[in-house]
Amino acid sequence: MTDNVVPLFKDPLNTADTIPAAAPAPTAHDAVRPVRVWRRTGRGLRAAVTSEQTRAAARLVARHGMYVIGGTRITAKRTWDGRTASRYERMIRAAEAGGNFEEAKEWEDRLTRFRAARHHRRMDLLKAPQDAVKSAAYGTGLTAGGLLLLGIVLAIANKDASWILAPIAAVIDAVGAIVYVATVVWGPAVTVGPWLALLALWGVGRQKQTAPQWALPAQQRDDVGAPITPSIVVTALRDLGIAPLRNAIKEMGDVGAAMLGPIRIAGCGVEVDVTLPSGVSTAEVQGRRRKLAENLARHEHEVFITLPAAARTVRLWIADSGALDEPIGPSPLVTDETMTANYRTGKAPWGQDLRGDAATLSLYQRHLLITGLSNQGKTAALRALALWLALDKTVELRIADLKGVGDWGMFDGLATTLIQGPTDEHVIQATEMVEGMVAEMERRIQMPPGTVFDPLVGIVDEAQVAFMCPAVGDDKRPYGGSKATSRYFMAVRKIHNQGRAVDVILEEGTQDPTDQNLPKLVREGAHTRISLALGTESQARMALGDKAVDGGAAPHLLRQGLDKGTVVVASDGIKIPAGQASITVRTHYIDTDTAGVIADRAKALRSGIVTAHTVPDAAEHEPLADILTVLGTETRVLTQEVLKRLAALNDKAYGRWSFIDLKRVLDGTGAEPYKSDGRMVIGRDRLARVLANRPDEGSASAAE
Ligand SMILES: Nc1ncnc2c1ncn2[C@@H]1O[C@H](COP(=O)(O)OP(=O)(O)OP(=O)(O)O)[C@@H](O)[C@H]1O
Repeated sequence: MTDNVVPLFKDPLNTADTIPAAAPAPTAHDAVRPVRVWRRTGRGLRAAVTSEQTRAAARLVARHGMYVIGGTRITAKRTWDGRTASRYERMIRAAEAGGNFEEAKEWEDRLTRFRAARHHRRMDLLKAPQDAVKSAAYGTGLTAGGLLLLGIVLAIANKDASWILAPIAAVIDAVGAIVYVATVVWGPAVTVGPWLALLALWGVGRQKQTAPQWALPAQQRDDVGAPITPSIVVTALRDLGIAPLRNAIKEMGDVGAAMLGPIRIAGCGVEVDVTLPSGVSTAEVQGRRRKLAENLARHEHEVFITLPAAARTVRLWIADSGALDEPIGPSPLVTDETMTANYRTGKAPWGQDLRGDAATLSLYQRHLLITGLSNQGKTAALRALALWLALDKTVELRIADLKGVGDWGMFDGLATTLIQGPTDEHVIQATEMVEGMVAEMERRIQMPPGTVFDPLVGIVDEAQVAFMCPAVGDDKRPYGGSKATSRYFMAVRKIHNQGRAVDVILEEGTQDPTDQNLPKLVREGAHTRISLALGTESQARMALGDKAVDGGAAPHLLRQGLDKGTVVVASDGIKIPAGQASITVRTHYIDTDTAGVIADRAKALRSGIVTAHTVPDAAEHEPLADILTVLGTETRVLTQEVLKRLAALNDKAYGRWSFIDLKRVLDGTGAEPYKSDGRMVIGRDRLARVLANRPDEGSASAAE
């Protein structure tokens, strides 16, 4: 068979030759199947319809179309409102829906007056045709007569009778000219007029932004951070999902904004009071904070809902978008190097409230509790207050930091006691420190009424470690827990109950509160309650109390990790807007190094402070050595001051000492108290000599 002959039948004899050894793999070309025309057309159409240009064009057409439609609607409504009583009726409905019956009555009076005036106008209109005919007849007669008279005067003046009709002819010519001009202008006016009217309607619609959001250009469509206007607030409230509120706002129509007070600039946001219609509770609005924030194109943390004094009113504070994430400036404690403090009359500069005003906190005779999740800035916030207190040299600080990573290290040489560490041993020392404060408190309480005491402020950071401590003392009393035998708990309770009046104050910082690590009685014993970001509302209630949370305090809505240093405060020591139960403060951050600089300034204001790093055992002490220690570097120190410093050094041993005890241990040593400038003092050099020459006899008890 030649090459150009195609066999129609398989050659049965030569099958092996015709069957290829292996079938060739199908090529890519073989796999491509032709695409049907209708499918290709469909794809093309879809691409064209969904392309960004097409969508932009559709939006453009819809937008400008809606401006015209909206403008027409608004103009028609205005005209209708101007001619009918509908405006008055709408205002009455709005006032009634808002529960403002006084205002409703006022509008009703206005409506009655409007109807009476309209009735008069209509009655006048009935007589109008006769009046018009009469007026026209009089007018024509008078005008013709006048013109004729003018013509006669002109004829006499010109001595020419043809002047008599000249004025009338001139008027007829003028009317002719006007008619001529009108016929010329009419054609183009009829053509252009409707377009001008359309332009005017479009202008009204554009001004009032009647196009829907989706039809706006991309940059205007992104309404995140858009300025807050009454209509945005009213729409946000309407769409909250509270049926009575939605219905009332619908009833009110355009005048829903009557519910709002003026929108005021308040710090990095705006503030507006909303008087809710009857049937809507403030709690319902508070419970929908997230939805309200979303409706206002804000994040939840950027909207705060509080309850001012006025009934049925919520106060909304709405941050400028992103403004809360901007840092606030440095603390005045850092910038003002000359700053000193006054525990009694002063207020610690602490941060800024949301309105951007300085937030200052009085610590005078108020026990304080600050809680928050871990790493939210609790220690920094508490330490900032302690640093301010340290700038009042009359304040004695005793500090136990039960974390002990050096956050409070700068108080070495400033606080009279500084315990740093997380172990049971540290808890035992912290407990003894607080018990020492109790002893001092009881001593003060027994002093004659009216005695003025220097403030004694105890600070326990990470106090939850103390409450959770499993250690039990020799007397079988546990250090931790919240039983009547729990030592830390009972000491704290005693100070909470009686310390305030004698200026023995306790400030505690705790983490992630629970009923176990922060017992109820301890929470409620604090006058100033502060919370950083927390996990749940029930924790917020533990931290700040039910009253504050019911009044809108929401530390559980602060963002963990993002709102570091932002605190919600319930206290009468800080200025809280009338009617509110709490205030949100963004605290200034003072880092550990800067805190060291401020602490150095505080140390320079004081002298001779010796910090005890453990609470000494009353049984083991050496009075002469201790006196030398508390004299510090000063040449001589008043005996009264020595007694005070001794009590601070070892309250158990020296807390009840008087001048007699001091004299007793120094008598016969050669370092007895002596008079200097008329006051009893103890000289450092004399005592140092006594101790240097004394044979080493170990420690002695005060009782010896
Ligand atoms: N006011 C503030 N502003 C901004 N950032 C802050 C502020 N306060 C604290 N921070 C940041 O938070 C971090 C943790 O602060 P801090 O140690 O005070 O938290 P804490 O709540 O005490 O932590 P922990 O519970 O673990 O002891 C700081 O290192 C700092 O970066």
